Amino acid sequence: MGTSGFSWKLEDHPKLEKGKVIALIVLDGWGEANPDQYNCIHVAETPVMDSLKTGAPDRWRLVRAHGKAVGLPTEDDMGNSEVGHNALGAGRIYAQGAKLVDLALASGKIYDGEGFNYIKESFETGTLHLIGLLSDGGVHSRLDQLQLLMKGASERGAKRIRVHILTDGRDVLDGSSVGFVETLENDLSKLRETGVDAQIASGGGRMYVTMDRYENDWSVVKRGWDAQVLGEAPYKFKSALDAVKTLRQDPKANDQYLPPFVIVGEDGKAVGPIVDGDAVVTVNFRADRMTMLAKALEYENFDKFDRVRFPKIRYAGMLEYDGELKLPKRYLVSPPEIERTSGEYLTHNGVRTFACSETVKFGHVTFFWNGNRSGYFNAEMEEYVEIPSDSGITFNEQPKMKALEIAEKARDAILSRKFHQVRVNLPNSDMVGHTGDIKATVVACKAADEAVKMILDAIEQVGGIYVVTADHGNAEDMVKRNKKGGPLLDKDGNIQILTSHTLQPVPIAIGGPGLAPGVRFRKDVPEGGLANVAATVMNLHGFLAPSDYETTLIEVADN
Ligand SMILES: O=C(O)[C@@H](CO)OP(=O)(O)O
Ligand SMILES: [Mn+2]
Ligand SMILES: [Mn+2]
Repeated sequence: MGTSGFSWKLEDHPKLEKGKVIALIVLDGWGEANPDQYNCIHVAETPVMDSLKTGAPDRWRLVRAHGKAVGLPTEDDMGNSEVGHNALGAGRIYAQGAKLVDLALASGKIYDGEGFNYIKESFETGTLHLIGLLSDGGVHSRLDQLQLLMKGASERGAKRIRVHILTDGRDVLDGSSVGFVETLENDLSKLRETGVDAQIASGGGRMYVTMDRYENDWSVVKRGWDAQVLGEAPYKFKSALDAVKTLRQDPKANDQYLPPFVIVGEDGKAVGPIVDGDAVVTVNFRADRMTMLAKALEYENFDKFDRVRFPKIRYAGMLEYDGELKLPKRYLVSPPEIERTSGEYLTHNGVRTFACSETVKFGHVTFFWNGNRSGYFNAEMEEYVEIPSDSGITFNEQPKMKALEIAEKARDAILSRKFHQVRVNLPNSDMVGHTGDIKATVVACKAADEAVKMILDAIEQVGGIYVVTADHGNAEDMVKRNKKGGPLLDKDGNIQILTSHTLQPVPIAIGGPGLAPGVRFRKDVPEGGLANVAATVMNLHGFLAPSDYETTLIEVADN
């Protein structure tokens, strides 16, 4: 499209009216799978979601939420919130973080870029620190990318490398940290054979060390800082393998929450604190759980915790984590440029929007939804409300989370009639699903269903429309499966709990008294995915989507 003729004005939908109140509900981590005892959505009492499925077959369907449908490298990549909400809001499929990094590494372009050339200046006299999630989950980072980067950097002059690992257990099986550390140790020892001084320097579980998000709990980042930068932690080990194995012996231990540790040498001193003159790369491609650390590493003025020491380093992110804040200033791979999102269009076309979730998912319905952009498009047309999440607990302790509070805010926004779109994310099925606690996840799914009910009741009162969907699967499958689909057992005969997202499709349901008769899902978009939702919602607001958007899922039958 030429920029000269560009206009934000959307064409009118030939059949659908403007001005309806639309509730747009995203159930986080709510996929569709065979009903069995490990499908918490099936086990839970979810009368509202059930009735949407069975009550109006023309107005309920499944959409794809993983792999290529959301811009990920392969069909084996499970969906996640970032790519899911990007697709929902942008209405088009963008090559996403993981894929962009793959391409840059494969072509070698990553090493020609400004970011790499900047950190390279430290290689002669300083250490290269690589900080990130250690797994092949592919949601925030990938082991193979770390391996390629270590190799590439050492071939280009890095003489001293320190890796600061964050164990996963959330996007991969709990307990898999041991294997990943073994693999990494093996790579590092090969690098040492080539004369590079390469070691793991520190570690900790991702949910307890470093990878907090949306400023929920800065103490998480501080624990990481102390280990990575200051070389201080409650646990000291000679080797990372020893660390992970020993810390996992605590019966309550799991990979997501391992306490911070540092690796020390024979002299008892930390082998890899970050000091003046060093280079640092945060190797996660995904933004939400790296932004806080990026701020701590980059901001001169910083008051979130006492950094004690603020080393003068050359720092780059794997990607840019926040385009609006320009954070970090340097990065190895350029982010997808997501422009002209549905939110921006609708704002230009008079659609007033309210968006709400609790802290852990607030950025999902705002920042990710809006193409990785912070803030309002037009503060007079939009209101975003964040409900503080519980902090310092794992969510199986409070599986209802803030679902009710989110629903109340949405209800009030709907009844106020001030907004045309009321958009929420209900986090329960995802956040509790990640804990692997099946009982609690059942409670979580029920709570989300009750929240949906409250919002649909409000839509009923104002004669509005609802769109209920999800961003990817999670709670609908809580076990690792064998090829036949049965649960996989570990060597002690226990089922292997699946804490991660899944490859399952997600439901989308439309309805409400404001929905014009005759509106139904088309039959000719069988491969429809999350990116088709934006055009659908634009139609329901009375507009046609821009021509380069993925096609709408609905049609209006004449009757
Ligand atoms: O918690 C997270 O960071 C991811 C899983 O790694 O979940 P989601 O994509 O649903 O935010
Ligand atoms: Mn999600
Ligand atoms: Mn999740």
